[in-house]
Amino acid sequence: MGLSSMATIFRSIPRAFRGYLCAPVPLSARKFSQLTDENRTLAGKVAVVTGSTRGIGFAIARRMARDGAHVVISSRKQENVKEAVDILKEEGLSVTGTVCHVGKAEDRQHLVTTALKHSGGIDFLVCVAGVNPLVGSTLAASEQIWDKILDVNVKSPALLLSQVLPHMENRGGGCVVLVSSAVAYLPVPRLGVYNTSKTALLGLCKSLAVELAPKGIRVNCLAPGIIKTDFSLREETMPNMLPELKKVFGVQRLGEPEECAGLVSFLCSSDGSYITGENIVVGGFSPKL
Ligand SMILES: NC(=O)C1=CN([C@@H]2O[C@H](COP(=O)(O)OP(=O)(O)OC[C@H]3O[C@@H](n4cnc5c(N)ncnc54)[C@H](OP(=O)(O)O)[C@@H]3O)[C@@H](O)[C@H]2O)C=CC1
Ligand SMILES: CC1=C(/C=C/C(C)=C/C=C/C(C)=C/C=O)C(C)(C)CCC1
Repeated sequence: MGLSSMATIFRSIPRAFRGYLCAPVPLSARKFSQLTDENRTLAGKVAVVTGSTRGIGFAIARRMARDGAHVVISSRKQENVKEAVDILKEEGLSVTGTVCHVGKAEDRQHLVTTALKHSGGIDFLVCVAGVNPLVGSTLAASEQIWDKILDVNVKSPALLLSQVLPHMENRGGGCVVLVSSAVAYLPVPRLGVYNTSKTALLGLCKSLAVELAPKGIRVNCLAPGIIKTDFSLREETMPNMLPELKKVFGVQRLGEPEECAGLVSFLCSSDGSYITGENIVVGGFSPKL
């Protein structure tokens, strides 16, 4: 079933029951809460989310909007931006969208300008966009591969944040969430360049947290385990590792994108107001002390 027809069905369900009915499994086996935050803990806030037209980014954008934020959706392809924005608007959520390839400086600037034009400020930045164009030997990786992975996964969150920073300062503070991976802690063979980029993000989170604490800006990092998305289900860029995870850690299933979203909303809310510099795994197992 297409996303648009799912949205049509969703709209036909009374608002009060939507949270229960949109879970794809019986209530007794529900894996995550899809309930809208009744207190709308992010009300009046503006969130910019990169890589948010599908997968983990889309789930985060939807959750933050349900929790009351105005959310600026973005990704590389205009048709994906339009589809995601249409779906969320049909759900009655406050969203706008624009194209932003996070590796391109002019796109990043355009994203910031769009957010300011539509919303007047930026409170939260969630950097989800990430790539893995290589499964293979780390030492056989070309310089082009290294540049692409490091540009998109590591440099772009820092560069985008530098463009957003003055606007967060104008608001008197803010919250940033980076998206790393469990592979940052547990290197997966043949994903060496990607593993390295995700480990770098843990350090980026720590450094930015201390650098920005005096400005009232908190920086935390989500490190997902294997989450069911196009990215993880594409065998040529992400081999199937569930059998290994099952054997070693007892992991019974892959995660759902929505299982990453509540944490991000929590970190950005006032409930997370004393949490910064944390790298948090959402993976059905814990690869770190
Ligand atoms: N799924 C998993 O198991 C795990 C994922 N992660 C991380 O989570 C993040 C999201 O992954 P996931 O949701 O699975 O991926 P998906 O492939 O499902 O979605 C990726 C999203 O990012 C956008 N995107 C891709 N490249 C860029 C770019 N250069 N600039 C801006 N947007 C981009 C895509 O849209 P478009 O094509 O229009 O650009 C799409 O909206 C990544 O950083 C990934 O490393 C971490 C651990 C596990
Ligand atoms: C258990 C186990 C492994 C762990 C696999 C993991 C932890 C995969 C995670 C992948 C993710 C999160 C990808 C997306 O970013 C290895 C290293 C294959 C070796 C054999 C045993």
